[in-house]
Amino acid sequence: MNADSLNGRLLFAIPKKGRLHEKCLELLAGADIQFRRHHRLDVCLVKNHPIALVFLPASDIPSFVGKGNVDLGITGQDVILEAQMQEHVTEVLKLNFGKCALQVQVPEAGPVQTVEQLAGKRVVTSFEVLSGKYFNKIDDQLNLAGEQKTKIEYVGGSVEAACALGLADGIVDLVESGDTMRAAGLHAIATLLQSEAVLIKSSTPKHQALEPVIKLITSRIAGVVAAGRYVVCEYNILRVRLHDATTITPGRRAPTISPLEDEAWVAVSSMVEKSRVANVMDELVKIGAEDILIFNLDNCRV
Ligand SMILES: Nc1ncnc2c1ncn2[C@@H]1O[C@H](COP(=O)(O)OP(=O)(O)OP(=O)(O)O)[C@@H](O)[C@H]1O
Ligand SMILES: O=P(O)(O)OC[C@H]1O[C@H](OP(=O)(O)OP(=O)(O)O)[C@H](O)[C@@H]1O
Repeated sequence: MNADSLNGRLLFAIPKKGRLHEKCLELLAGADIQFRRHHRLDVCLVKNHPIALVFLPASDIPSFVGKGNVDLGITGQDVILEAQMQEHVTEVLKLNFGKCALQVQVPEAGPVQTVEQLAGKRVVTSFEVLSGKYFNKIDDQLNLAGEQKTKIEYVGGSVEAACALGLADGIVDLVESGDTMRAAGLHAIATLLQSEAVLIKSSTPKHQALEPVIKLITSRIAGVVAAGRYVVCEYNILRVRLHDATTITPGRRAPTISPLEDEAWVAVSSMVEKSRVANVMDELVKIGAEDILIFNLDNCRV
């Protein structure tokens, strides 16, 4: 492959490893973006679209997109803010994975239990920009200046080990399940931000001609994301209870209602958010719904 083979192609940055990588590959497959990545090659051509995929560290993607070196990318909201690229990239779509919180953590049984007590001490993190801004504010509130200010130290990984190793009094790190934090004997005392994976594009795109490809890819990815968020719920209900039923399952626009051979009954079909489905089924049973079926979606456009 040479630079010419990339001409006219949309460059789409994908995390090359780590927490977001597998999910991104699933999204690409769901959106029928076909490619074969050769061993160790970080750029590959998409077979069925004028796109080249560029595999990069998640933390580098905000600046590549923000500076217009690539046109589209997937990364975490946390690393966009850490790279200070929020003004230079446009969030096109939230992707409903990579959800985590950036939190201040301290040893559970230690002397430091509030951020005010931690201020002025040593904090280890991979997010030195965001942690620096956060503790600067606290230092200012507490009138800490010069040598008294919080010492922020960068490490590239395994942040949670820093307190046990005697390198830090507290850390700032990502938390999802909390397993890593608890295993290290830490607990959270403050949250800097919540984050999830997002599709981003440059706020000042260099290639306007690629806008239709960006639109197409966005719409396909949005379909895959929505399919993961919703299920289809179908059930039978007495016609006289239809009003109650459609209050429970209003659907996105409106539920589909079909007559049954038995005129006293109707069948209802409606999209329901996955996270609500157990409650919705309980409510439907209470009003006498029968034959309640839930179907997963492979893909959709809604
Ligand atoms: N435990 C987690 N649960 C959900 N999402 C996470 C989690 N940890 C990280 N993320 C998200 O994935 C992104 C990449 O984190 P990860 O730890 O996989 O980085 P990495 O690829 O190993 O690091 P780098 O590429 O910077 O060397 C984070 O910026 C965050 O948005
Ligand atoms: O709350 P949890 O579900 O335990 O997830 C949190 C962990 O996930 C991330 O690290 P990751 O495992 O991706 O590896 P890293 O430390 O090498 O970045 C993060 O830095 C935490 O260590």
